[in-house]
Amino acid sequence: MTGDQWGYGKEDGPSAWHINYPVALGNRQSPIDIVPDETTLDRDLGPIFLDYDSCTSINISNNGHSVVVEFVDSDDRSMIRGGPLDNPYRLKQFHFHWGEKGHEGSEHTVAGLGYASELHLVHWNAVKYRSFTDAASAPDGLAVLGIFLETGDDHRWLHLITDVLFMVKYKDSVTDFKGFNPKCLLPNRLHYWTYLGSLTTPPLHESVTWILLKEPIVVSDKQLGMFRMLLFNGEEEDERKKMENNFRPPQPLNGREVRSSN
Ligand SMILES: CC#CCOc1ccc(CNS(N)(=O)=O)cc1
Ligand SMILES: [Zn+2]
Repeated sequence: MTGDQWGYGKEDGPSAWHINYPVALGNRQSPIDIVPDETTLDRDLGPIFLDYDSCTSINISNNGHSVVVEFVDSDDRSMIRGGPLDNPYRLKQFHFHWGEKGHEGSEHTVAGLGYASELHLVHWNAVKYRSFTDAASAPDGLAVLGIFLETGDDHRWLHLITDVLFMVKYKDSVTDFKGFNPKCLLPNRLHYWTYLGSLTTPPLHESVTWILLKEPIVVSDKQLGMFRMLLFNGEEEDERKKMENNFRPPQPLNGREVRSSN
């Protein structure tokens, strides 16, 4: 298993990542199980602000691990600020993690329970660091906003993404995706939990301030099923591996504090 040859299977999955990425055994790894009764209500935690500009989305792609929407990150048009963050952070990309059936698929769990999926909006600290890559290996370099997805009615805007998934069925496929504002994927209330953790995929850098919204968004089984038509493999490969269960299980808390906004 070298370079980007990690996955979610038996041989190359989360339990083997530590071989090429020893930080997998570090003390601030993500995701974690959030136990609401054991979180600390911090009245000094202010609200988060999401100022996204629909002109910054670029494309949507299949990177062999998830489906990713990339954004222009050469300016401050799409930002997250406030909450636990000392600086505003620039939106770089968002992607999803999901399962094969409704009760699991998220990465973070709440009191031991998983959601069907989890959306991650990845931002980097462009005040302190010159590039995403530099920020990604710094302890205060990244801020990832996590949003849980539960199944129920159709989500009125998710079809903008599911309608184009057929264009990125195979690993390394990419297509234009302009004019999309991820604000349409937010729940009504922005109450959150926050803690210091890591990327949940290799390189697993311990550089993430996690901000997890308490309120899930609702999407239909049918919409979520569209994600499962994606494949882990490239078009040229013989084996067809459905992209599903692309989530890392919860990691040791190691005494970390999880704070609650309210
Ligand atoms: C350094 C580096 C790099 C590659 O960039 C990323 C971006 C997002 C992710 C996904 N991590 S997660 N699931 O914690 O948001 C991993 C690597
Ligand atoms: Zn993620």
